Amino acid sequence: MWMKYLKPYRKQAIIGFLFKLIEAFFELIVPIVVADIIDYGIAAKDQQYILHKGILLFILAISGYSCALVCQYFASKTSQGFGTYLRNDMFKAINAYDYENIDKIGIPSLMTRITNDTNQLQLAVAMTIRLASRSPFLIIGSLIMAFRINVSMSLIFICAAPLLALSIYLVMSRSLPLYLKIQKQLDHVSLICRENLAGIRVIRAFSKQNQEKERFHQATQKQKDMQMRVGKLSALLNPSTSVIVNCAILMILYVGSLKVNSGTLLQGEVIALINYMNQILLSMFAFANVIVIYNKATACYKRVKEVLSIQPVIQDGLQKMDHHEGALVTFDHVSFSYQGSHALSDLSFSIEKGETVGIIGGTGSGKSTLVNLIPRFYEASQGQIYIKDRPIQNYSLQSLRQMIGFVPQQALLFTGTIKDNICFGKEDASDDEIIEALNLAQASFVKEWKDGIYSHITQGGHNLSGGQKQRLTIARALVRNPELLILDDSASALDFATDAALRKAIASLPQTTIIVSQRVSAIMYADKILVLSHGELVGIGKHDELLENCEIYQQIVHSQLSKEVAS
Ligand SMILES: Nc1ncnc2c1ncn2[C@@H]1O[C@H](COP(=O)(O)OP(=O)(O)OP(=O)(O)O)[C@@H](O)[C@H]1O
Repeated sequence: MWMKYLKPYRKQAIIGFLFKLIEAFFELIVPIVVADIIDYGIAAKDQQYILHKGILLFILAISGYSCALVCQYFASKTSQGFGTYLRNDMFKAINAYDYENIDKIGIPSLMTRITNDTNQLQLAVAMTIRLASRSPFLIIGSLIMAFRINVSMSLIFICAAPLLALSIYLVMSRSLPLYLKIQKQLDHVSLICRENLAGIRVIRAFSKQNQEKERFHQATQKQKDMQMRVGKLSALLNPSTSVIVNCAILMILYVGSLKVNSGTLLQGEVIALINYMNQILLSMFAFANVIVIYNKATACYKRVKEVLSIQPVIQDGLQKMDHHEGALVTFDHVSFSYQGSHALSDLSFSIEKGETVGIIGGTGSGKSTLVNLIPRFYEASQGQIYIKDRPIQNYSLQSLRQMIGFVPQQALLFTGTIKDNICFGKEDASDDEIIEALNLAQASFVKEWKDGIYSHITQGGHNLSGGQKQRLTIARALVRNPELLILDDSASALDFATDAALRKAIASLPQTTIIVSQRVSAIMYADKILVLSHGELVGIGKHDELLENCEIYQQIVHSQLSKEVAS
């Protein structure tokens, strides 16, 4: 998977990688030049030699710095490009999800995956270019340089390097699992944060601020404790590696001084060996850092991969919607379950073109589930749905959804103007068409506003009342003049007078309409009423017929309407 997203940036990645190696190469030369200054320049008091070597050091520093900058530039280009490509692909994949896929992972988790997890992978790519090759190169290079300076002195390196690696490994192997736990805990903290911000009104309405503060405090406290544990473990790293490095330096000084006295080693070479020892230590630290980043990235990689690998259950058809007389929607022994949890059983009915159909039933009886099957938000588990006498799967999703004006239960609007939101239903809707849809949806309140249809809607439509939001979502569906209008309990926040006016306006339209409602008054004049109870169709017919022969309908009616209205 990685390679697909890195492929367009292969050149940049290789350039960054090579420049980092060149920089590391310059770094390896520096101790040798310093050694030469001490052994030949200072020893012989040759100022010219010192100046030349000084200039060489300066050039090495500038070149190293330039190489680091070039590497940084290309590493950023690669990692940012990789991240953008990956995020776009994830966004595309999520957009193709059906409702079942979204239910499976959950929206908060999808958000963390597309933001935090991709950032972590982006960081891993940048670090691979910047550090993954540099550190081993410097460690091996320093060992070779020590070997070149003096074979017997390099034995000190050969003993010290594995000890250093071992102490880093011991600390890392204990702290790495904690890093992963911290990552998970961070997810939990952001989940609480998100829930609190989204539900701030509910929390205040129920005076739950103190409980929520406590919940947040507990989550952050747990995270702090884990961070402290990792901190304590990491704190062990410095003393242990310092002891090893300083012992090695002492050995270099002791054995080196003996060799200097016997004339087999120069003073500058001793300094170079000490520098190489320090370089090994720093490179090992950097490498350990890369391993931490890799481990975090591995966890994120799995989560990102899952998002990309999920295949929508609902497959697109090819057929376009055409003109057809007769039944518009037919349910033939349709059943549906949410991941094993049964919601609808064996529904059979049909809706003729131009009919107004009401769906009523208690809470959780399956009304929304039923209407969600028509635009194929979910796929029926058993049975077959026909649209215009053809299996629903034959139609392209675009064509199927284009013929439906769907008003969901939850009135959701987007940031932008009222016009932007209404045009969601029909991209090229003119101002007149928008105003007509608003009038039909009883949303003429917009006309009284200073900016009319250009009035701004804040995020989530928070500057509107529940009823206003509902009417705008109805207008959004009406503007496309759909063949089938589905209103899923979408007038629940309207007062009775507005609700009645809305029903009257919708009844005057020629299209087929499905009205889901808990209110009998909203559906009693429908051509056909479907009564649901526990996912079963327990009654079908007109208001009067159902009053005669459907016990559940009778109960609903008697619990809501006065005797005069019901009879
Ligand atoms: N996304 C989902 N995942 C799992 N179960 C679900 C999901 N949506 C609904 N259900 C379950 O399916 C059943 C039918 O729910 P549905 O929303 O269709 O009922 P409803 O009649 O529209 O209810 P209401 O009038 O309260 O909106 C309920 O038991 C509900 O818990």
